[in-house]
Amino acid sequence: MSSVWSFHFPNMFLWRLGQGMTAGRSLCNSQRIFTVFVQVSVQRTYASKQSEKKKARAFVDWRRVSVEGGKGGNGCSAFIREFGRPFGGPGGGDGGSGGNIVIKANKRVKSLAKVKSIYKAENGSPGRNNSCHGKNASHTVIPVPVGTCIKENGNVVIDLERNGDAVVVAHGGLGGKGNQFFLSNEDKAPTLATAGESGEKCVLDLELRTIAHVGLVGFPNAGKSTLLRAISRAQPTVAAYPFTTLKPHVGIIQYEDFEQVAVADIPGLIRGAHLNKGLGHSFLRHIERCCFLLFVVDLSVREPWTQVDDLMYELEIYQSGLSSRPHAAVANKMDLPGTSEKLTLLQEHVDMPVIPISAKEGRDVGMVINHIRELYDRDMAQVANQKGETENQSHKKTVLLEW
Ligand SMILES: Nc1nc2c(ncn2[C@@H]2O[C@H](COP(=O)(O)OP(=O)(O)OP(=O)(O)O)[C@@H](O)[C@H]2O)c(=O)[nH]1
Ligand SMILES: [Mg+2]
Repeated sequence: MSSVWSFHFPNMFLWRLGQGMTAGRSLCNSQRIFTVFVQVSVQRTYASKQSEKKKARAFVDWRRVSVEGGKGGNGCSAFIREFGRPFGGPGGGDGGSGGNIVIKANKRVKSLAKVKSIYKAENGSPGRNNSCHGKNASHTVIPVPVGTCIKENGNVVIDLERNGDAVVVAHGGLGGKGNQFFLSNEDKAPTLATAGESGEKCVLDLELRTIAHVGLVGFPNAGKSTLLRAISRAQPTVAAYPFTTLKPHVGIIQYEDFEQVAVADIPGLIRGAHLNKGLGHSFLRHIERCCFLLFVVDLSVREPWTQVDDLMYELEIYQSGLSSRPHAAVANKMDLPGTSEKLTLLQEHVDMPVIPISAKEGRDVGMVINHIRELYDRDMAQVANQKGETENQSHKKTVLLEW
């Protein structure tokens, strides 16, 4: 606030000065534009300097929502009474349909913070006399981030994996029928009109799982955020205390052939994370979507290989098979003294490729980038193979059917 006041003062001052000047008006306007520009930039700087804690508070990755489709409008019971048509027959229109509730993935939405806990779609309008049908209600769209998984009673309903993916989670009720609908040879003057149906109702759990090819997994302070900063343009906060990162950050590695690989910096895990120790296991959810994992190990601790064992254990407890995704270890902080011996011991203890680097100095981070590309290409080739196989199989099936 103080910054805003300090920029107002010269503005006022110049305005007074401009009163007595011939060119006062134009000076004043340009000064005002300048002030607005400065205020905006001050606010922007303030926003970018927000603490990780505040950013994390605004980041919500789980929400329970109650959704209800709109009720259909009631049908109308009325008779046409016009000049020259005193008994014009039934003329009650149908009610309009209630609105649906739609959940849609939008790449501009970054968290579930703005998702409300209750949604009720609009009701359809009732039918009217003179055969007027009620208006259908418009649908209610809930924008969610790409990567949102929708669950009902613990079962996955749908995964919104791409921008624009949408699903109707609660249909609106149909409108009721007006009495003109019931006109028949047997009944020329029906008075019956039906009420609109109620909309569907359900309670859903929305879970956001970060979509990235690579997940940086490691103990707090291992240097995951420093590594992400070194290999991409992402700017997660780095500090010398544990649990600096409180929400996942995604950075993109740009390769020379324009291929892009997304890397996620996951908040630090510790032994017992599955028992809700540290930041708990809620962030393990974000690892589920990663195709391969990089275990970032701090070589400055006494027995760094225990970190790898603990991380593998936590992943396996959370979801069996998670620890057997393609992985490698990144031995960080190689610039510190006494780390070369620990690196040899680490290589002996673990059964995976180990890449020694110093993320802080940017030493050998290129090796990490290359290794990520290798894993990525291997994964792509595998996916292409699987696709080819399924296409072959479907071709075989069609051939069999023709035969
Ligand atoms: N000497 C040295 N220090 C490093 C290196 N990489 C990271 N650090 C330091 O280690 C500390 C923690 O780094 P971060 O990148 O915040 O660690 P993190 O794994 O993201 O930690 P959390 O967010 O708490 O999980 C910071 O003080 C870094 O400067 C390195 O290669 N060498
Ligand atoms: Mg961090």
